[in-house]
Amino acid sequence: MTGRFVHLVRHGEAAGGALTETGRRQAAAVGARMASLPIAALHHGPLPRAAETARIVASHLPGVPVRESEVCGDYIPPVGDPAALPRVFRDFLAEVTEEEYAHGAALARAALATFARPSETETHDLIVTHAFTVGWFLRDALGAPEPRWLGQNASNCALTTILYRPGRPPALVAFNEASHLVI
Ligand SMILES: O=C(O)[C@@H](CO)OP(=O)(O)O
Repeated sequence: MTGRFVHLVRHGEAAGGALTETGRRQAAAVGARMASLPIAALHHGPLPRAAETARIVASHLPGVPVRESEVCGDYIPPVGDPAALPRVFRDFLAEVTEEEYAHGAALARAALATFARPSETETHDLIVTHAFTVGWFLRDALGAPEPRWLGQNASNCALTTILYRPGRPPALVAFNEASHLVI
């Protein structure tokens, strides 16, 4: 099928910033799953839990370029008016500063500008990232209001795939798909 497939993977289970043994196994499992696809490049966020997951995934993808990118990192995507959010999210975001909102919104929009683009040919981009970023791509693909990334919690090393084709809205191929983690 033609189009750009964007495969989003939340990093493996982590504790104290680094992957746990389970997290490393999860990363290996999703790496093995992606090995059958013609991945153009593996992009990952700069934090150690994403970078370590990406290193393990990359070991299953010989020849695939690996690129660290801030837009694939962990940040607060746009929430609209924070005061209008449900109480549970207002409380969760209570400590977020104006600067953090602005920085996160810029990165979130840059992430979509970079990856959420149709392709005339079959292309596969793999992004190792964080829960909020997966939720942000999901809410964009569904045309949901900006704050709807909140609460869409992908599991560690589960796979979310979105297909971008010319002249069509994005198609959600998979969300939080984890069959590769069942061992
Ligand atoms: O801190 C969190 O809850 C999420 C936010 O994206 O990050 P992570 O996927 O790193 O757990």
